[in-house]
Amino acid sequence: MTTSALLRLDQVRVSFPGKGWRARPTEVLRGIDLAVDAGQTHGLVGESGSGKTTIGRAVLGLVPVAAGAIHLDGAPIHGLTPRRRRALSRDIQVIFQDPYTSLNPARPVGDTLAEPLYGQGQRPREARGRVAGLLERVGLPADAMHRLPREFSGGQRQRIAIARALAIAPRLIVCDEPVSALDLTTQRTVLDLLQEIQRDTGVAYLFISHDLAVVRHVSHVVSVIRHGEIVETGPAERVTAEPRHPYTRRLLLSAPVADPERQRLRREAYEREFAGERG
Ligand SMILES: Nc1ncnc2c1ncn2[C@@H]1O[C@H](COP(=O)(O)OP(=O)(O)OP(=O)(O)O)[C@@H](O)[C@H]1O
Repeated sequence: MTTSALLRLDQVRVSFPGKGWRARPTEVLRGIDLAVDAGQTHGLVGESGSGKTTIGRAVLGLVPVAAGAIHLDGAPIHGLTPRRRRALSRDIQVIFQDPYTSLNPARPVGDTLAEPLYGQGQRPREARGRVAGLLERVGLPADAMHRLPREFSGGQRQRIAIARALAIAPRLIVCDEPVSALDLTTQRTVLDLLQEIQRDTGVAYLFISHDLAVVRHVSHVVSVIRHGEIVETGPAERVTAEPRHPYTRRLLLSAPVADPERQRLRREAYEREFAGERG
């Protein structure tokens, strides 16, 4: 772990209240250390329920951190006031798993993409030009801005979600299972697009997935999480070719499948909260 990391988590702990009046809180993250370097992809892999999404939500300021610290470029980003958190959302964006529900179905794509630009004080003409440029960047025609999300395929919608995340040039994007809902060929093209964008813009990704094959494809560094603890971190090639921890070896053999119901609940929670933050 380098000291100059763009994003850094040190001994981060997160607990959720237990169910029932006598239940004890459950510790979901149990001392997470993790660093994402500028312009790099840090893949986070683990089975369903291991705590991957909770790490993403902690980075986005959506869950309270009970202990430890999260820094972006050396500045603490946990426990911020809502105003400072909104300022932070310019630097950190998120791409969700499900392209079918992460876009507002009633709004033309151009309006969705322009919203964060208006938030930055851009004028309509300027914002329209930027939206056309974003659409071109993700491989969609400029007239896509006039159409509704339902007129696009899953892969195209994920491109729109990527364009939205890029709109205000963030430094870090939390990608939470961004290709899990797509077929294999479309997965590949969307992953290639994310990598191209990284090469062009220097954006960093915290890339969350249950699928080690996907994580290996895009990541520079991989961390393996189990029961709220990182069991192994290292260069993607080393971790996947010569896993040191027995759990990583098991993950490589078992290729776990994400639970669709949990994925849906997680996505809804994210959208609710992050939309609130952005609004
Ligand atoms: N708001 C919450 N309240 C209570 N428990 C929660 C909450 N959010 C998550 N959990 C619990 O925290 C644990 C980790 O959940 P998390 O969603 O981070 O796992 P994950 O690795 O992303 O799994 P998946 O890939 O299935 O989404 C789970 O046991 C989950 O039930």
